[in-house]
Order: sequence, then C-alpha cells, then structure tokens
Amino acid sequence: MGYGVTTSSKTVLTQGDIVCGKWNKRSYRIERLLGEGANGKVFLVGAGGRHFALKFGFDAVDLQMEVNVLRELDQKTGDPFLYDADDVMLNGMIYPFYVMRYVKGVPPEPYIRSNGSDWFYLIGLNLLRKLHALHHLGYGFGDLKSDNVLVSGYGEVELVDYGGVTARGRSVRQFTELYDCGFWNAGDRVAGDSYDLFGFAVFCLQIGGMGNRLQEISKELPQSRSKEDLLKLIDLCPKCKPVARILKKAATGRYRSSAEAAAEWEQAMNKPGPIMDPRRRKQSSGWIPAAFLGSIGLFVSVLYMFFFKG
Ligand SMILES: Nc1ncnc2c1ncn2[C@@H]1O[C@H](COP(=O)(O)OP(=O)(O)OP(=O)(O)O)[C@@H](O)[C@H]1O
Repeated sequence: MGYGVTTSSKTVLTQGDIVCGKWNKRSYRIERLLGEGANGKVFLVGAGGRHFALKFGFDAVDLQMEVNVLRELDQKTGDPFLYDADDVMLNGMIYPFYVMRYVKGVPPEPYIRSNGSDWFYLIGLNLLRKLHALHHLGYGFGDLKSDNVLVSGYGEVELVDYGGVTARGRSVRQFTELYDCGFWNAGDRVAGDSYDLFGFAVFCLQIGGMGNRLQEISKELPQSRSKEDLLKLIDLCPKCKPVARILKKAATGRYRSSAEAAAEWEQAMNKPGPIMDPRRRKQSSGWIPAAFLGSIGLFVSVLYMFFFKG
C-alpha cells in the first residue's frame, strides 16, 4: 500500500490506504487528514459505506486513557461515540488507533467568517449546553479551545478531542495554556464546571475577535498575567458586550454550575433589543417580504372588487 511510515508522529497515510485492525479485523479506507494536534492525527475514513474519524495517538498510554473515557461516556449516555479501538501493523511497527463518530463541521472562526458574527451568541449558548451535558455526567472537558469545537448547520456545536476529559474534582491532565486558568494565575487545574467556564470565557474572546490581543498578553511575564487582563479584554470586545457580565463571572469562577451560565446566556439572548439569535432573524426577515406581498395581494383584490364588481 506504500504507507511510507516512519514514526508514529510522522505517519504518512494517503487517500486509499487501508488500515486493518489486528484484533477486531475491521478495515478502514483513508480518505483524508481531518486534523493533527500535539497528541495525534485524525483521519476521515470510510467503512461499510459510512464515514468515521480514526485517531492515531503519538503516545499509546494517552490514547488508551482517551479510549477508556470514551467507553465510560458511551455507557453513561447510551449514544455511542467510540466505534472501535485496535492496533495496526504498518511497516513492521504496531500503532494503536481508535475509531469514533465523524463530526461534520468547521471550527467557530471560519464558521463565523462565512456566516456572520451574529452566530457568536448561538455558538456560545450551544457550547455551554454541551459542557453542561458533560458536567452533568460527572466530568470536566479540560482542553477547551476553538480547535476542539466544530460548528455545523444552524450553529450546532460538537466537542471533539476527549483526551482532556477528566472526572470532576480530579486534576486536569490535558489543557492548552491560553485557555487554562492556571496559566492566567486565576485558579486551580481542577476538572469541572469552573475550570471549563474559565476556558469558555477565553474561547468567547478568541472567537469574538480578540485573538491577537490574547496572544500579545499571553507572552507577558507569567507573574504579570492575571484574570484582570481578561476582564479588560472583555470590556474591549464589542461582540462580548451583551454577555460581558456572564463572561466576567465565568472568568472569575463565580458560577456554581455551567447550567447557571447557560440559563443566563439564554436570558441575555432573549432580551428585547438587537436580535442575537440569527435563526430568529432569518425567520423574522422571512416575515417582512411575506407580509409585504400579502398586503399587495389584498390591495389588488380590493381594487378588482371596486372597479369590476361595482
Ligand atoms: N470525531 C471527529 N470528527 C471530525 N474531526 C475531528 C474529530 N476528532 C478530531 N477531529 C479533528 O482533528 C483535530 C485534531 O484532533 P485531536 O484534537 O483529537 O488531536 P490532539 O492531538 O489531541 O489535539 P490537541 O493537540 O489539540 O490536543 C481536531 O482539532 C479536529 O479538527
């Protein structure tokens, strides 16, 4: 098949290559690379006429922990995400991999660039709901960042990369500095609602257009970084304005639960004023031409009755 494999971190698999599991004997046809991070490579694969995402991990132990978490979650939700976990022999070397549901979608920033910045609010709400579902099961997500959020359709949100998922109350084991409260001297790395809500506040700044400012501040000396920097950025972020109070509460650990944050976010979206839900805008903008056409129709029929029917 011409895999050209060197090391696990440099695995070269190209379209049409077949990955056949050593133990479960299931075969997957590589279609394309979906993404690559510090811990692994994820490919879009086909099997039995369906699409899946197949992840090779760079570290077998980390990958196994990820598989264990996904198994636990699948048992608790009854909605399987994990499809298979196996090893494959490529060029005489064994590589562990697992296969999961393929999540369609794009990261929030390109989604917002193509569909408009008003989707910011619905993406925020849907992400809070996703986080709450995970917290409710007794886990923290851990490695929240815009790369691990995929958006599709009408602002529907899915989380990917369950490598950082940890039982609530335990130490967070995988995180990305920019989104980590420890990095900002703003709290402990303990898995759960507060930790993820802090990451959520940074996520909103990132997708709200403050990415460059965040990067600049993050390069300052560790001792001079603080949550105050984030609070200032929230004030400077025009898109964050209608939800600034919620983001500040999230950045300062003042929520008891993500459910509370989601409820407040939803209330902010439903407040009279500028419509923050682009789905409603779509519906309401559909009403205006319909009402206009309706009134023209009525006017023409009145004229007809007046002139022709006497
Ligand atoms: N189930 C999936 N469906 C679609 N795309 C996926 C899926 N899982 C991962 N991806 C894509 O692959 C990318 C890398 O995957 P993943 O985040 O699991 O790797 P990682 O090495 O753990 O990354 P990181 O360094 O960010 O922790 C993701 O950002 C996403 O774009």
